[in-house]
Amino acid sequence: MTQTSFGPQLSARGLTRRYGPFLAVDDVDLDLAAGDRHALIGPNGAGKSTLLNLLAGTIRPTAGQVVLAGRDITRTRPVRRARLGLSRTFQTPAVLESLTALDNLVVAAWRHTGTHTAWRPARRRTLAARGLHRLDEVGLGDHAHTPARELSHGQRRLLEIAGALTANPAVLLLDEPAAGLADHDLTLLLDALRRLPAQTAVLLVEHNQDVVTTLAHTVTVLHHGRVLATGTPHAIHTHPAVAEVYLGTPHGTG
Ligand SMILES: Nc1ncnc2c1ncn2[C@@H]1O[C@H](COP(=O)(O)OP(=O)(O)OP(=O)(O)O)[C@@H](O)[C@H]1O
Repeated sequence: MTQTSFGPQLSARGLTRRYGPFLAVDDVDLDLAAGDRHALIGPNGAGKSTLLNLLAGTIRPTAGQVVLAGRDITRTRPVRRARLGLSRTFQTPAVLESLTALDNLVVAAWRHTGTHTAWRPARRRTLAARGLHRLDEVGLGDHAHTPARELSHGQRRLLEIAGALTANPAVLLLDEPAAGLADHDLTLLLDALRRLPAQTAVLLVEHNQDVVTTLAHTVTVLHHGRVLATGTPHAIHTHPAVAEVYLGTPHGTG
């Protein structure tokens, strides 16, 4: 299949994940174009994490297809997807505790490129210079030499996002980046999310309404594994069926 650069960076078609008789994700279509800021919301158990994991490749679909820049990656392993331009973060930040923030990024760059030259001095200097730039971008420039275990929960989130960016991903999947953050850490996160590379297509699973309305251009609501609605944050906010799902009552009567 060929695809122009104007086509979607990431597409899901008929994506389905079954656990026994239970459909966690049910026939989902989704398109992400370059520069998109797309939020995936829905009540607990709606299938958001399962969908994100299907896109990232950590779980395999029962049916359906995932296409990255025109290439079918449905059967491609997560590490390979990352090397093809699809990066992700986890709900619990995956950082190496004993390494400094900067060395975490050097390791992330090594994992993304898959070469074994990262520890050669010249190569390491190049990766470290890029890593410093990434840390600045997410607001962690002053913590380059701080061991990850000394970073706050919010700073670890930022470090993980910086790590995901080392691959210069075409698509970035963020799994509840604001979970457990408050006040200062939340402000830092929002600043970092606003500064994400403009061309990167971003899909974030998020419960925090402020983060969704601040960042997203498009919101998709999942319910019982299916797409209930897709639209602008305003359209979703005023969508009767969405209100019914969240409030348990028809819109305007709850
Ligand atoms: N490995 C599994 N085996 C059986 N059922 C599963 C499995 N993983 C997820 N599920 C079920 O699939 C449904 C969707 O789960 P998922 O974690 O994707 O929802 P979610 O929208 O991310 O929820 P939350 O907002 O609470 O994180 C849930 O009912 C969950 O219990």
